[in-house]
Amino acid sequence: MSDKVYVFDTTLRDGEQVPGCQLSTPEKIEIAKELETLGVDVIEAGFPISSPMDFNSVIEISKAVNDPIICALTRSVEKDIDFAADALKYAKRKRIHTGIGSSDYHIKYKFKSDRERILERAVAATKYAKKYVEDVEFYCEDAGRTENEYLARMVEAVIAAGATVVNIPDTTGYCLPEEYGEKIKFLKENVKGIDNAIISCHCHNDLGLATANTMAGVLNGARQVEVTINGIGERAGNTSLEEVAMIMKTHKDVDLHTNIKSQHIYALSLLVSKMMRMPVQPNKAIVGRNAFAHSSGIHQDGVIKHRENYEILDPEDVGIPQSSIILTARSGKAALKYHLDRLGYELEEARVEEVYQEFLKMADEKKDVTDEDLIVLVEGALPEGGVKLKNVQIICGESVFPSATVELEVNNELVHASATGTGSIDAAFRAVDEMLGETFDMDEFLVQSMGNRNDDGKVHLRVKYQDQHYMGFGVHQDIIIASVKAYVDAINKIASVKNKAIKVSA
Ligand SMILES: CC(=O)SCCNC(=O)CCNC(=O)[C@H](O)C(C)(C)COP(=O)(O)OP(=O)(O)OC[C@H]1O[C@@H](n2cnc3c(N)ncnc32)[C@H](O)[C@@H]1OP(=O)(O)O
Ligand SMILES: CC(C)C(=O)C(=O)O
Ligand SMILES: [Mg+2]
Repeated sequence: MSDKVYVFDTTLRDGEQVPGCQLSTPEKIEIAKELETLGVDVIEAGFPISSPMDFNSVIEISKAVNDPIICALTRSVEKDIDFAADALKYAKRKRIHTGIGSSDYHIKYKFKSDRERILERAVAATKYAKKYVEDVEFYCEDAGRTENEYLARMVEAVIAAGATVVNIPDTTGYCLPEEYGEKIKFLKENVKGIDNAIISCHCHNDLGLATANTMAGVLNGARQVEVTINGIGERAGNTSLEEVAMIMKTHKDVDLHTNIKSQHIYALSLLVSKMMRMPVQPNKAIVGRNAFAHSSGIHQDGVIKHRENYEILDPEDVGIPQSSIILTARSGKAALKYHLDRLGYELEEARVEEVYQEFLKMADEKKDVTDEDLIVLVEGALPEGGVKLKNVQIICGESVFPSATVELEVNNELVHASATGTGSIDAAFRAVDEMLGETFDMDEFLVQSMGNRNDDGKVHLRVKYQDQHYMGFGVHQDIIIASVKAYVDAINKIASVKNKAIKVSA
């Protein structure tokens, strides 16, 4: 039987320390419930003394969640611990997470103190928290830069004072994996009573090593990982939950497991990204837009023949319906045929070759080739139902109603409509909706500038239609036009995939 590694999720505490990502109490409750469904063992719900809203969030999460332990963070300060205990009063299972800086940087420059006095404060805080709850986790902040002998003394002292979990944070993301792993091993081998507590890894990603360090920690005896969804957190972020969970699931050889029900990962990643208004980078492991997208011919051919040629994970295992084959100028005929087949075209080899040559010219110019483009390549024109964007005119400013006039070509007929909205993009989308007589729900919208102010802007968005998602992509120097292009692109995909004739509204 493999060893269980406890998953301590701190999306709602360390994750929420990201500027601009603060959540309301109802939003936190929604995420907490999804974390429970995902199977995390501990939810760090907040830092109750920090603000009345955070205090209230911990109370409400405690009421809303049943299985996971609810944890509240404090400094080694009695008042913080009083607040935490009060906020946790409704939790079915509760933990106070207290601690203090242990590195000489923190001791000297933050606390203007010395090692012995800090050790006394650590023990006193642990004992004080123990008066309220049985389960006390102690963090040795900046343990990554703390000398191992002193760290071991602190860990031993807080375990003797009753700590049930000892957290060894690499607060500044400084350690190398080998160094962090050695640190955990050192504690395992040198701390009296270490087996009375669980060692926890809390690693930051300043050098991109958070996941590697966390894994080095568990491989050397730690049995709790402190993680966030999408790896969000202070500065460069924390270790991401999805990465460590999938590493342990994929590498059976490490003989470790978590209780994470991985099929829920993607939905929660989207929820957190949306609520925190924090887009996930496209190449993010496990949950990024491109994590299961193949865009070059050799890879595409390999994946079409046998998915495992280029994928070590099954996308369904993390809740992503399937891998995708993206048509670009680096695609080969296997990828082109795959999409032609999906769209229902059965072409002779010679015709495929012709379409392929035309496709390459288009892909060199357009970067991404859509279903709509393929239909034009094969048929010579858009069939009934296709929409082309012809023109966009915007009025915006401080004291005007944002309004847009959009001209479309629908079934070879030019039509236009005007609308107002909460902003120029919303106004333009409403104008499109008005012409087509339908509103398309959008649940993702990402604008990227390519570099400097003169460059093209790229827009990726996602529209939900009859329980399916359709991606739209647009590129233009003006981001409003890029957005409308992306919207129209998604609508055309719905038309081609659903065989839905798009008509001008009467
Ligand atoms: C690594 C981490 O992520 S730690 C968690 C980070 N999260 C947060 O800081 C969010 C919540 N924090 C807050 O709301 C506020 O900082 C509070 C309520 C905790 C404190 O607010 P203030 O009393 O105004 O203090 P302020 O934030 O200016 O400074 C922090 C104080 O805490 C002290 N402190 C910092 N960490 C600890 C600790 N673990 N134990 C004891 N004291 C600590 C600092 O030395 C400083 O006190 P000093 O001015 O006497 O030296
Ligand atoms: C409060 C502690 C656990 C922390 O977030 C850190 O040290 O990074
Ligand atoms: Mg942290």
